[in-house]
Amino acid sequence: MTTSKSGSGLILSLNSGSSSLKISLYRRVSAGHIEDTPDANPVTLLLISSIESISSEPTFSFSVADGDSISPDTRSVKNEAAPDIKDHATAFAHFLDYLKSEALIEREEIVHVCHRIVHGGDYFKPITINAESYHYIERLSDLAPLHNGAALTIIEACIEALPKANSIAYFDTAFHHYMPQHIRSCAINQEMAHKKGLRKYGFHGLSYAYILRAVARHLGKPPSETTLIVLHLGSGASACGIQAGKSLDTSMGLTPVSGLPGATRSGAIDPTLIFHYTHRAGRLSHEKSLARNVSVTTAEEILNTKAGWKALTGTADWRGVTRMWADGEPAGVLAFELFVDRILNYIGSYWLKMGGADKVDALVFSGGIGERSVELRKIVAEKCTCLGFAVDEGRNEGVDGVKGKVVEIGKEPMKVLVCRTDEQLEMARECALEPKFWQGQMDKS
Ligand SMILES: Nc1ncnc2c1ncn2[C@@H]1O[C@H](COP(=O)(O)OP(=O)(O)O)[C@@H](O)[C@H]1O
Ligand SMILES: CC(=O)OP(=O)(O)O
Ligand SMILES: [Mg+2]
Repeated sequence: MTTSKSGSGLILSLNSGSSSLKISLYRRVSAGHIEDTPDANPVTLLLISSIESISSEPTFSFSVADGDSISPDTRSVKNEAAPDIKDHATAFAHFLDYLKSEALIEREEIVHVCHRIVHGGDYFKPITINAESYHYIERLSDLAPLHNGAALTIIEACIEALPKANSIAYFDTAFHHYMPQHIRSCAINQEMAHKKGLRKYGFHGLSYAYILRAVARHLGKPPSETTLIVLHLGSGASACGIQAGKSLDTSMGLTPVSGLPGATRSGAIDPTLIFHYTHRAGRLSHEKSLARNVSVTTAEEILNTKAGWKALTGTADWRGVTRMWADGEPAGVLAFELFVDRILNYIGSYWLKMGGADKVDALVFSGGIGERSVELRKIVAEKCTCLGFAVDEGRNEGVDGVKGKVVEIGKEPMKVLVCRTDEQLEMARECALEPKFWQGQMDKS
C-alpha cells in the first residue's frame, strides 16, 4: 500500500453511473514532476472500489493498488454482495464505512473530491461546488433523471463526511460543447430552443476525453489529429464521432434517454409514441426509484426506467440478455438484434460524416458492455465488414487476459480497439493539472 498517513494531496474521484458508483483514490504526484502534456500522468492510483447493479443485486468491490496497477492478491481485496445498498447515497456510505474499517488513510488527507456530473447545462468547465453551482446542477436534474440527482446525494454525503475537502464537479457534457451548431440544434422554433436550452448536449464526455487521449497515444498520433468512432456501451449507451480530436456528433441528446437504448432506457423513438403508450404521459410521476430531488413526468419516467432491455427481456444486465440470445429465447434475440441494429445506425452515420476510410483511424469499444461482451463486439464488427472493419476471433476472445488501456482486436485494414475507459482518472488528472486547485497546498509528496 502506497498511502502514507503524513502525506497530503489525495484526490477522491466519484463516478455516479446509472447502475453503478465507481470510486478511485489518487495521490497527486509532486508538483515539480507534473507536465501538462497529453501523456502526463500526474496522479498515482491508491485504491479503487465499485458498487455495481445498484438497483437490482448490488455488489461491492474494493482493491488496493500497487503503483498504477491493481494487485488483486492484497489482503484488502473484496468482492461481495452488498444487500444493504439501496441507492447511490447508501453505496457511498458503504464505501466510507469500509475505508474506515480498513484504516488505510486518514480522511483529512483528501484535498479534493471530483464528482462526475452527467448534465452540466451551460457549464462546460469544472466548477467548485458552492450554493450557486449546487442549485444549478439541481435544476438540471430533470434533464438527467438517473444521474444528476443521485450525484447530488453523494455531494451532500461528501460535504458531511469530508468537511475539509473541496468538491469539484466535472461534466459529461463538456466534451461535446463545441459540436457544430447544425448538429447540436433541433428542427424546432429557435426562439423557444434558445430560451429553454433545448438542444443536443451529449453525455459520456469524460469517458470520450479519456478514450481519445488513450487511443491517440496507442496510435502514436496527437489527439488533435485523431478521428475515431467510439461506442461507450454500458447501462447507458452512446456513440460518438470524434473528428480531429473534437466531438463532431454523439447519439445522446437533450437528455441521456435518446440515441441508443440502454439497460432501462428506450433510446431514440418517435417522440409522439409515448402519448399513444399512456394518456398520463404529461402527469408528474411519483416513481420512488428516482433520487428524491428528481421530478419528472410519467413519460420521462417510463422512457428512462421502464424501457430498454429490461423491458424487452426482464433483465437490465447485458450478460443475462446475451445468455437468452445464445439460447435462442425470442426476447433475448430481439433485444440483442435491436441493440446491434441501433449501434449500426451511428457507426454508418459517423463514418459518412467524418469521411470514411481515408479519415477514420479506428472503431473503439468501451463501457461495461463494450469492454466485456465478446459476442456483441464480434457481431457489430461482422456487420461493418463493408467498411473494412473485422475482428480477429482469438484477440477478441482474449481481451480480458491482456493488460493495458487499449487492446487491439481487429484485422487489417481498419483498426478495431477495446479501450478500458476511466472517467475517474480523467477527472483526477484534470484536477491535478489545474494550478488554481493547488495554490496554497503544501506539496508534501
Ligand atoms: N462480462 C460482461 N459481459 C457483458 N456485459 C457485461 C459484463 N459485465 C458487465 N456487463 C454489463 O455492463 C453494464 C454496466 O456498464 P457500466 O458502463 O459499468 O455501467 P454504468 O452505465 O452504470 O456506468 C452492466 O449492466 C452489465 O450489463
Ligand atoms: C450518461 C450515462 O448514461 O451514463 P452511464 O452510462 O454511466 O449511466
Ligand atoms: Mg458509466
